[in-house]
Amino acid sequence: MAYARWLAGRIARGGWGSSGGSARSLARLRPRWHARACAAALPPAILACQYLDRRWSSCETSAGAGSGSSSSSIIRFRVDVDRPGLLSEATEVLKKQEVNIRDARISTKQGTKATHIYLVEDRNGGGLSEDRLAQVRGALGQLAEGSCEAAPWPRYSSEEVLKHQTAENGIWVSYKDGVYDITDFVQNHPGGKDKIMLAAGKAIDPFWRIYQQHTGRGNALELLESMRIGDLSDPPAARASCDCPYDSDPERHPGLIFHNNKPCNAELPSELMMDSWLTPNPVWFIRHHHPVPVMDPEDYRLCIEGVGTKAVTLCLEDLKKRFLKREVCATLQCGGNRRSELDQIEKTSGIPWGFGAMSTARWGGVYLREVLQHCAGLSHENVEAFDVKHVIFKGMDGMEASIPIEKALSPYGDVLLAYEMNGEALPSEHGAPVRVIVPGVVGVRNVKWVGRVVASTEEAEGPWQRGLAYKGFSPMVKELQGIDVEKIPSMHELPVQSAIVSPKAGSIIELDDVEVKGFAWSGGGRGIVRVDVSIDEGKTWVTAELTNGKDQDYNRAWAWTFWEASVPVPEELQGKEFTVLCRAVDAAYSTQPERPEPLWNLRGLNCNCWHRVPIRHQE
Ligand code: HEM
Repeated sequence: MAYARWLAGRIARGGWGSSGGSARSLARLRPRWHARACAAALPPAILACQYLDRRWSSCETSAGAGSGSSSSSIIRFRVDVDRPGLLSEATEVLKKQEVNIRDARISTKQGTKATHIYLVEDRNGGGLSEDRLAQVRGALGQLAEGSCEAAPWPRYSSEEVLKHQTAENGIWVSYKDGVYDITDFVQNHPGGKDKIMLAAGKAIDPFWRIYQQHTGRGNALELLESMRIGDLSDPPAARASCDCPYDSDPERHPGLIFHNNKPCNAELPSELMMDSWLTPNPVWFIRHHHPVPVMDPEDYRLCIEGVGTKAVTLCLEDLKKRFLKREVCATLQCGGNRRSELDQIEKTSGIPWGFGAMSTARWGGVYLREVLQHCAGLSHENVEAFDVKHVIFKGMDGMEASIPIEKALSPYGDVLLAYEMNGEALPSEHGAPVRVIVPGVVGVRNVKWVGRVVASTEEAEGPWQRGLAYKGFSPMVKELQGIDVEKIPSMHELPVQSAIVSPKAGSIIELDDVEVKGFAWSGGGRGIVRVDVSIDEGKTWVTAELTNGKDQDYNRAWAWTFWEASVPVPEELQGKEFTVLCRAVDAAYSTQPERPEPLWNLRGLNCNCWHRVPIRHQE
C-alpha cells in the first residue's frame, strides 16, 4: 500500500528529539480558530459555531502539566544485514530485559540494512533509566552487527507542537497524549489538505469530535499512530461526557444498515429496497459528513448571491409563496456506492457501502433556475458577461459543493430547492428546511441544509469538490505525490448502474427457474433501455422486463427503474452453485463493465461493474 511506502520514509527520517515547554495557552488559540470557523458558517442560526463553543469548553489543559521525565523510551536498532525473524528475536530479548513493548515497527530497508524501532517502557510504566537503556542496548547488540541507540521517548509541550505548522518546520499535531508529525501525510489526506491544515500545530481532538469518521471506523487511527513522534506533556483533560455535537441528531430507523453514527452513514437494506418505488423517508439512505444542524424553519434564511446576481435573502415562506411548487422524482446515489466490491481487490478509503447507498423520493420545492433568474437576476446575458461557470451550495453543516451553470439553469435540468420529500415536510435528517436536489448527479452535490447559493466563476472549495474525496483516479494511482488533484475534474453525472436485489447471495433455489429482481439507474437522466441477466457468466443472457419507472421521460429519467426476469436453470447447472449477474444499458447505449479490477481507484468511487450474486440450485 501507498501508505506503507510513505510510512517507511517517515520512519527512515526519524527526527526524534526532545524539548521542554510550558502548559499551552488556550486563551491564545481560541479566538483565532473560533473566528475562522464562524466566518465559514452561515447566518442566522448556524450550529457550527455552537459546536465549536461546546468543543472548546471541554478542551482544557491539565493544570500544571509540563514536560518532565519521559514516560517511555525509543530504541533504534540499526543492523547491517537484516534477516527473517530478527524482529521477533529482538522482541524476545527485550522481554527478557523486563521491559513492556508499546510498539514495534519494522523499518526502512536499504539493501540488506534495516532499522528496527521499539517503543518501550519500564515494568512500572515509566521511561527506562540511563543504566537500563545501556543494558538493553548491550543485549540487543549481541543479536546482529550494527548499532543500537536507546533514548528517552520525547515529550513535547503544546507550545512546542504549535511551532510546527509549516512544511519547512514540519507539520505536527497532537491527539490525546501523543504528538504526530503529519508533514508528508497532508497531501494524501482523504479529507483534503485545507481541512487537515486547520489543525496544524494544534490538537486534533476537537476536530475529530466533529469528524468522528476518523475514530468510528476505517484506518485513520492506525495511520495516525504510524506518525507518532512522541508524547504530549500537557494533554487536554478528559472532556465532559455531555459534550457531543451529535447529541441532537435525530432518532434513526433501526432497519438501516449503519456504517457510522457520528456522522451518520447508513444504507438502505436490500430487503426493503424494492418494497416501493419511492423509498419511505425513515429508511432512506443517510450520508452525512457532520452532525445534523438543528434549525427552526421560522429562522431559516437562504442567501442567493455571487457574480451576475443581485443578492437576495429568502425565508421558507418566500420560497413557498413566491414560486410555483414543482415536483421531481429522483434517485440519489452516493459516489461510493458498491465500494465494498472494490475493497475486495485492494482496500480503498471510505465507507464500505454495499449497493444500498441509493434511494428514491418525490421531491417538492422550487426550481433553482427560477429563483436564480427571476429573483436574483441571473439572466443568460449576465452569465456570459460575468463569466459565471458554477453555482455553489453552502450547507449549514459546513458542506460545500457546486454544479456547472449549464445544469443549474437548464430548463430540462430540474434542479430543485426542495422543502418536501415524498409529500411530507423535508425531515431534518435529509436537509430541512431546504436542500438542493440535482437530479442525475452524484449524491454529494445535493447539498442538505442549504444556507447560501453563490453564482461563481470558480468551483466550490473544499475536499468534496476540489479535493480528492470525489475524484476518480486510474487503478495505477496508489499515492498522490506529484498529482495535482485540483486539476482532475470532480464527479458529476454517474455511470449506468444496476444490481440484483433478489435472490440474495447464498440463497438456495429449488425451482427450474431463478426469479431475479433488481433496479437500474443511470446518471444525467439517461433512461434504462434494457437489463440483461445471465447465470452462465455471460455466455447467454435473458432480457429482463422493466417495471416501475420504465415510463419516465427518456432523457429526464431521474429515478431508478425496477426490473425482473425469470431465468431457466439449464440441466448442466441443476444441483450446482452458480452466479446470477446483471448489467443495464442506458439511453446513451452505455453499459456496465464486466469486471471490477479495471475500475479500482484510490477512493473507491463509481463501482458499476456487472453485479454478481452467487447462489445454489437444489434438485
Ligand atoms: C491528522 C491526522 C488525520 C488523519 C490520519 C486523517 C485521516 C483520514 C482518513 C483515513 C479519512 C477517510 C475516512 C473515510 O471516509 O473512511 C479522512 C477523511 C476526512 N478527514 Fe481526516 N485525518 C486527519 C485529520 C483531519 C483533521 C484535523 C480534519 C478536520 C479539520 C479532518 C477532516 C476530514 C474530513 C472532512 C474527511 C472527509 C470525511 C467525509 O467525506 O465524510 N481530518 N481523514
